[in-house]
Amino acid sequence: MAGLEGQHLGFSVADKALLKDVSFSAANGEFIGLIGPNGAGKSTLLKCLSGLITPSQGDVILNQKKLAAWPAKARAKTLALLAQQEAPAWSISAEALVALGRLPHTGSIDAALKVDAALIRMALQAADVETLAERSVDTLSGGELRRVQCARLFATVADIWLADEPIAALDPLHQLQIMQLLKTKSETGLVIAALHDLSLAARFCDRILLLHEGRLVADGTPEQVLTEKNLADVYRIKAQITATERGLSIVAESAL
Ligand SMILES: Nc1ncnc2c1ncn2[C@@H]1O[C@H](COP(=O)(O)OP(=O)(O)OP(=O)(O)O)[C@@H](O)[C@H]1O
Repeated sequence: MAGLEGQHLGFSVADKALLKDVSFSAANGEFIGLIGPNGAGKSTLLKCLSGLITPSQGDVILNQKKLAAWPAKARAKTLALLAQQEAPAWSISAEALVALGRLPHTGSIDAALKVDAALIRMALQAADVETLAERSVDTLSGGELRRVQCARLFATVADIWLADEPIAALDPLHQLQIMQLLKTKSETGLVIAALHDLSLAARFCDRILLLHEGRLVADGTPEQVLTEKNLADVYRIKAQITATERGLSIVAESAL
């Protein structure tokens, strides 16, 4: 059973602490929304959890073993990160970018395109970018590129997906589609996604982690975490929170 744990995680740059004593544990079957205002530390936490950066304090535990002790390839097969900013470094096709998600398994894009063609096609379909497969990624719109990057994440088929603002650039239809896909993934795996849309987080996620100034200040169900008080204290907004049959609807009414 896949599981990911943060034990007293801290991360500092120079003298500035970006993460402070963050602890939680998560397992297969959970779709966790990681929320908090700009600069709260969401991306920093996801980078620590994925091994992209090494925490200054504490440990990340992946499947009962310290993340640092995992061989890189085995780790990449188990856990995949969709980073917040993934500007394509060179002109490759959308299909080749998705094939990058198979690198831990195949070792090269060309091999992935041959061996994993069906899987790559499925990932492109899931993100509704199949018609863009041949396009060079540097010609795509912001939302199209993000969906291709989501397809790369899907193609990894890793047990654990960490996604940093997967839907921020997407139109409402594709936001719903990608959130549903992440939800479906979490039925057998673990998904942690940094999100700014609080209503979609409330509707799709089972659990919410609220970060504020580098600290984990709330961890619970959407109803437990997305309260008027928490939104006032952390986001400095007066929010109208309405219970609907599809979960909480949250509207930022005014600044406090
Ligand atoms: N290398 C760095 N040097 C100095 N400060 C940094 C560095 N990296 C991140 N920070 C700061 O750390 C804080 C947390 O950044 P982080 O990207 O984790 O926030 P976030 O919650 O993901 O924000 P957003 O919602 O805006 O994406 C921010 O104030 C950011 O400016």
